[in-house]
Amino acid sequence: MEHWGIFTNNQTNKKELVKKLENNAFSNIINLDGQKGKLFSQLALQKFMEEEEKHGTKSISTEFQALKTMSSGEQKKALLFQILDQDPDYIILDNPFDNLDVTFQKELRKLLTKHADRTLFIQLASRKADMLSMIHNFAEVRDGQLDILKEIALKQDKKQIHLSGEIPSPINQISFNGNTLISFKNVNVSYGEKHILKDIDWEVKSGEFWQLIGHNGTGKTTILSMITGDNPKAFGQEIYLFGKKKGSGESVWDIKQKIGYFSPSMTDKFRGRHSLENMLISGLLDSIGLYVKPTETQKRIIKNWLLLIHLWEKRNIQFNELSLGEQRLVMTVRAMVKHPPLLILDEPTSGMDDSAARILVNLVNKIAEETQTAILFVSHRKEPGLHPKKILELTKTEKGSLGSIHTFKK
Ligand SMILES: Nc1ncnc2c1ncn2[C@@H]1O[C@H](COP(=O)(O)OP(=O)(O)OP(=O)(O)O)[C@@H](O)[C@H]1O
Repeated sequence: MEHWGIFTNNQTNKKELVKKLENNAFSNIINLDGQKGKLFSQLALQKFMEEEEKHGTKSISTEFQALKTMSSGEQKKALLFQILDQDPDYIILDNPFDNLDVTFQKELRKLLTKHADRTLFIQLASRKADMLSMIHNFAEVRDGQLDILKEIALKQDKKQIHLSGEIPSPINQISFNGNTLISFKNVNVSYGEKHILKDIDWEVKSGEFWQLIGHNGTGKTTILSMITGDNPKAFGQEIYLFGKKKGSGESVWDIKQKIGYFSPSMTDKFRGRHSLENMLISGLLDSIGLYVKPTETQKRIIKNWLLLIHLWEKRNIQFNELSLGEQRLVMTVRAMVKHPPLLILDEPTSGMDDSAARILVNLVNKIAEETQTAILFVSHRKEPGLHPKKILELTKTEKGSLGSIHTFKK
């Protein structure tokens, strides 16, 4: 089989690329005429979830669990097994390793190798290190066309990108009682007979830099939702946020204004026509659009942030015209502009190419070094160059995931 690897970057329009491949628009390079194909991607999962919701069907959901309640890794596994079961002629693998833990990444490589002599793979990859070993033909997307690559360097490019200057100071410091932002005491979560979290004891203090890791389905998102949202599982448990017991009458607003939060799915909220500068200014005002005239101080702060991330020149460009990497960088800055006591970044680098991920990691390290904001970075990848000082690792057991804490000395 002549498998193909296609390098995409953050400017690539994936939907269009997939459509063109399926319509055999690149038949001079990859001929898929008359072949039955399947798409293994986040886009495909989204479609299945919408269909299941609309028509009450169960194309991927099992009798035990609905697709939408599965963790992101579990959803990808379920889609993979459904696709392999149908034995298609070809599979388009769109960043197949995103959202998968290290163990399942290995399993996925093995599974695909087993199918490699009867199924054609077209892998779309934004990270060079991800390319499957059975792929020996490579192309990249340029101006909507495929260009064959004669040679590729499969090693990661280690070039450093420097951010210019210091993290801009906040207008006001957001205060709260004490020095402990999050405190979990003996927290347990179960869905019926299924145990998710077991006796979690955990404290996050001002200025600490944490990474939350754990295999797929160990409960990372569950923990986040107990901090940021109204997960009913949080009530009645010993969870303290910013010095107050969760469920003791604190307002959602009170908690939200102390947390800066970014997860890639949020980028969809900003479909409107906002300039980059206004989008960041609106972050200072807790609104999506900009409805009041900004002050000179607000403008100056945002200018400094934009200079720091090298996007000042693009300040008047619409947010949705930026590359995916630039959008993520801007959303991270937006979550941070007010210097909230706690900054939560939920898989911020998923789907990003190497160089864009590196800038984001540099920015996060810099925030950790120069500010009093505590950071909680959730990611499957050991992100090269990220320097958390503490890790909370969730490990699955029959009785639910246990948490262990690792501390790094400077
Ligand atoms: N409503 C529900 N009913 C049954 N199980 C649920 C429900 N909601 C979540 N779960 C289960 O809880 C477990 C933890 O899910 P969670 O999303 O917190 O994991 P995660 O560590 O974030 O995983 P991933 O790395 O795959 O994103 C999963 O096994 C998931 O299937």
